[in-house]
Formats: sequence, C-alpha cells, structure tokens
Amino acid sequence: MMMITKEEILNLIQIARNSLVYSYCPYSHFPVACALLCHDDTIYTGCNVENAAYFGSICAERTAIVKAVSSGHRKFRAIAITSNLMNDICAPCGNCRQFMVEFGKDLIVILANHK
Ligand SMILES: O=c1ccn([C@H]2C[C@H](O)[C@@H](CO)O2)c(=O)[nH]1
Ligand SMILES: [Zn+2]
Repeated sequence: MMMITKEEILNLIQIARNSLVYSYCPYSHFPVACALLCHDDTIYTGCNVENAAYFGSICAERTAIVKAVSSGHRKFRAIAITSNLMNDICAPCGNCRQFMVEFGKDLIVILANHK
C-alpha cells in the first residue's frame, strides 16, 4: 500500500489551489486544477484548458498526467484535485479516471474544496 504523509497531502492541495489561476475556462467558467506527485517526488500541476470545440477541452487531471508522462514520469503516488467550489469537491470524469488507472491502480486521489 502506498503511503503519504499529512504534510504531503496539505502541500499538494495548496499547490493545486495555487494553479487554479491558470485555468482557461471561458466556456464553463468552472476552474479546476490539480497537483500530481510522482514516485520520485516531482510534482506536476495541471488545469483545465477549454476549447470552442468543447469536447476538445482537456481536464486539469489529464493536463498534469500528460505533462508528467511527456517529461518521462510513469509512476505516480498521488493527485490532489480542486476547483473554486467552497463547499464541495470536484470528482474526476471517466476519461480522467481511465488516464489515472492506466499508470497504476494504487494512486491516491485527494479531492479538496476551495479554501
Ligand atoms: O475533475 C474535473 C471535472 C471537470 N473539469 C473541467 C472540464 C471542463 O473544463 C470544466 C467543466 O466540466 O471542468 C476538470 O478539469 N476536472
Ligand atoms: Zn476529466
């Protein structure tokens, strides 16, 4: 079983929250961001990047995974996902869940509200 410390969790959530400002979401007006912790402790951030062809939009989670994989990382420990919702969490879509499980079934998924 993969382990993660409380400090690592809080750090990932903070980094994800800090990346919300980069979200490009002129169509949904729903900013989502995340922080992906690699096996070697490298962290990649991601945000949703939308497109006028809405189904061409990419979610925050896949942005981070694609950044990491295209930089040589394939083993991940955890991902923290957040949005601008003060009192609710944002759950990853099916496409992103498929992307996550592709690289390991024991990824720790942290869903955080906005501070
Ligand atoms: O877990 C999620 C859920 C939604 N979105 C994005 C996709 C789209 O840009 C917007 C509205 O669904 O939020 C993400 O990035 N991650
Ligand atoms: Zn998604």
